[in-house]
Amino acid sequence: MSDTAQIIDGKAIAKQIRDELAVDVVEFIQNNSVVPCLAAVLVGDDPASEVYVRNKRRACEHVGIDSQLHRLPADTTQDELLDLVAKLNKDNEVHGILVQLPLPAGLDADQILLAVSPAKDVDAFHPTNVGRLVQGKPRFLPCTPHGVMQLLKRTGIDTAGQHAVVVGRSDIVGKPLAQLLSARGADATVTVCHSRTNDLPGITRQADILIAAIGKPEFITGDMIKPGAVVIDVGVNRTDAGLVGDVEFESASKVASHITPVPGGVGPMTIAMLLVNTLRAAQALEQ
Ligand SMILES: Nc1nc(=O)c2c([nH]1)NC[C@@H]1CN(c3ccc(C(=O)N[C@@H](CCC(=O)O)C(=O)O)cc3)C=[N+]21
Repeated sequence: MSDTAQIIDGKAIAKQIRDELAVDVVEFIQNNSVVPCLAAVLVGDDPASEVYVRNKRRACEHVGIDSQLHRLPADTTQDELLDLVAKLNKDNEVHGILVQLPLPAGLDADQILLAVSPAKDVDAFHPTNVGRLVQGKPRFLPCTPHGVMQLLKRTGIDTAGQHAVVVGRSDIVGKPLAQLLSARGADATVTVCHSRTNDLPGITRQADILIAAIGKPEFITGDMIKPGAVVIDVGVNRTDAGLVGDVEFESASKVASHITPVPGGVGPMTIAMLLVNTLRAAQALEQ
């Protein structure tokens, strides 16, 4: 066993996916005389959201997908936001709709996500799309969990029969990732841990594949990892020291066989999978 993990290059794998997608986008445009289009809705002026939305627009450009940015002020009312979503649902030029989260306090995100047409819901946050995923008949795969599965697949890591431990139970990452890992075809055995789990290190040390999606900077340390495990860090924490993950990279990379860095790991994959979903939405809507 080596004492330095192989670093999984999410940036490179995301580029590979975007390059493949660009070819499919050209073919789609030729066949349909329509350019796939993603509409992003940004309410307020959260600086982190500004960065993500800018990255998403640039990524769209790179693969030949049109993007629209709809900016609304922080004091936008629920009805104003619902009106915009209704307009985008009806707009035949728009194939994908993304309402950037978190929304400013006072807005009811659940009601907004419910209003997005499931056929245009490229985040796969609508309850219909969540239900379809759980039933094994997904229309869109949620971007971050799908990005994690692609990282594993394209690094040659077979999940079948492996013990995957997911730390974190969010609607956006932990819950759907547990579904994807245990689905037929992926065939992992999944344990979901959270803030109330007893003896968390005792469980994380049983993981062949450890997914950190807790939202606490550098929470997972090397002593919580089984030697040779694959470690996927979904954390995005802005600290005084810069952007850090949920894994303490230095100690973890001495124990793991493979590890994703932050930045340059899961983040770029999330955006690549959003583009994949936008083409998929366009294909389904234009057929
Ligand atoms: N409706 C909605 N859908 C989302 O998918 C969504 C969202 N709201 N709200 C916020 C989270 C977070 N998220 C990230 C996307 C890209 C990077 C990313 O590209 N990260 C770069 C670094 C970027 C930087 O330097 O800040 C990296 O890890 O290398 C990170 C985080 C999408 N989210």
